[in-house]
Amino acid sequence: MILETIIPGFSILRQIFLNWFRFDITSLVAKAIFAAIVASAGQSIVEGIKELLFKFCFSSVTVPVADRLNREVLTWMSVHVVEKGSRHFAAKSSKRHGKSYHYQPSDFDERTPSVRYLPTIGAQWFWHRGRPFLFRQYESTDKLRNAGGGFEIKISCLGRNPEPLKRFLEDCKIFDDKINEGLTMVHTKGHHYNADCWSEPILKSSRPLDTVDLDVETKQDLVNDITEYLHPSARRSYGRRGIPYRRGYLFYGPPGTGKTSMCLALAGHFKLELYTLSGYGVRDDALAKLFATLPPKCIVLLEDIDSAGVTREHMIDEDGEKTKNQTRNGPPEQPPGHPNAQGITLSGLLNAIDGTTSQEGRVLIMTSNTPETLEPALVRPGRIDKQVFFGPISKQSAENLFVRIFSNTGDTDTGECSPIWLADGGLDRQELKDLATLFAEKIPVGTVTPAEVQGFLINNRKPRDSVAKVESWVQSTIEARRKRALEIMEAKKSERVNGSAPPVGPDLRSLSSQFAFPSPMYLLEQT
Ligand SMILES: Nc1ncnc2c1ncn2[C@@H]1O[C@H](COP(=O)(O)OP(=O)(O)OP(=O)(O)O)[C@@H](O)[C@H]1O
Repeated sequence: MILETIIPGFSILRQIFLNWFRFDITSLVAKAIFAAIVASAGQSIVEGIKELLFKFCFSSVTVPVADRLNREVLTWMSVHVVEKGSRHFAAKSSKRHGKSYHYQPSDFDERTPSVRYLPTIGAQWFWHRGRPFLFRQYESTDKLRNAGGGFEIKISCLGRNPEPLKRFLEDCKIFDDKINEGLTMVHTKGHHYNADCWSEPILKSSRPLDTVDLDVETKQDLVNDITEYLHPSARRSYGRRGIPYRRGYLFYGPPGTGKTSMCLALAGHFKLELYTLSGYGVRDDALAKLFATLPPKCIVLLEDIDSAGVTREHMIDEDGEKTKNQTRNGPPEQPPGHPNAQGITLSGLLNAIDGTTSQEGRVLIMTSNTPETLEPALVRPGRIDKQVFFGPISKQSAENLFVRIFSNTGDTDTGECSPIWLADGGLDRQELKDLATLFAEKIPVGTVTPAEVQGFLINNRKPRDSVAKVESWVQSTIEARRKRALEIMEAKKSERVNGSAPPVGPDLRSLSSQFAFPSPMYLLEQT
């Protein structure tokens, strides 16, 4: 009867065995079931005792997926345990995936293999400072925090004192800082399970601040300002005065004048991770989540904020009618279904920047080519505390750039200049300086950007030749720009005639007045 309940159809089976083999299977099946019950209960009891013993004799720490410490532990494990002789491990191609914990400075040397070895899922014992530790990696159940992928880590050590665990984590951090010296971590927008999240960091060589040319006082002022803001006591003093602990900067100027380079250099100088957004194919809720998941100290770069397509949703016109998605700046409205069709709105952006869920402690930098087209609300004090202008190359910057590009130091391990720059047979320091002064004098103020000069020097490679050709190059660059501006102007004019021009166009007059560059819109206004 009981067996019939456990195994439906048992009585029929029993009858078949009785008729065919004259054998009653009841006692055999009952014994088998009893043995299975005892075995499974025994396993649970053993597991329970093991768990209890583990809890009693070991200390443990869990490192969440999205935390920087997670990568630091993996890096330590990779170098100290896996690469020293693990038999079971995961291998990843560091260069292809660009994940930070696979990178090491040697990765930049093309001769070294680009494969990194990492601990695999599961448990692994290792020794640290004379103690046994257990490393375990498993899939996180918190799907929201695990949006960027990866595994949760649990480290345990023998003994009820958690101090060795803390020391281990501290050592992982110190080790990671050491191998990442001279590198800056840059995060961009990534995707995981269809959700927007910050990508795993890509490591970039830190750019020294003195390789970004900017007016000396402006640069010093900017660096001082950020230094004061990042001072350990600053957070508390902001709090005591009831001021949100945030600082925002607007870097503006024409393309190729060093805005992005300065952000990278600042991140390296202050040893902060850089979180950068450009392209803006995100919705308000995703942007808010990205800002909410920033670490407490970092630099956030919103590149080309004027092209973010920020819309003012449901503006009320004079007749009380709702006019949908009026665009003040950025590209024209996208048709429904376009990936940007439901991009960020102005209120969404403002909310992400300083809403209640937005992280405090970050340095926010927005860059723009056309600052006068930005919404006043976006750049008001409190959101943008300082505006820094990046302009065309100055004489001093041109000189610096020339010396930097042709100087004869440190390209190779032997301290020599790389052969690609030696086409002139090498120059001594004074000769180089004199040539640089000559070169800079031949560039009229306000005509070309640092990026253009850099491109010219790199293409030319020969210092003397560059000096000889620079004047004609500047003229042809100005001429090409003027031609392009006239073409755009003609196109705009015909758009106006056909009635397809946007109602409000970017007003570049203020920038044009600071440059010899003729801005297309400026020329258009003049006609
Ligand atoms: N002020 C500068 N000092 C040193 N290098 C510069 C400077 N400006 C531009 N460059 C060089 O020009 C290239 C482009 O610079 P960068 O991307 O920083 O310009 P940008 O102002 O951010 O341009 P965009 O507005 O198009 O984003 C880089 O390789 C950088 O090294």
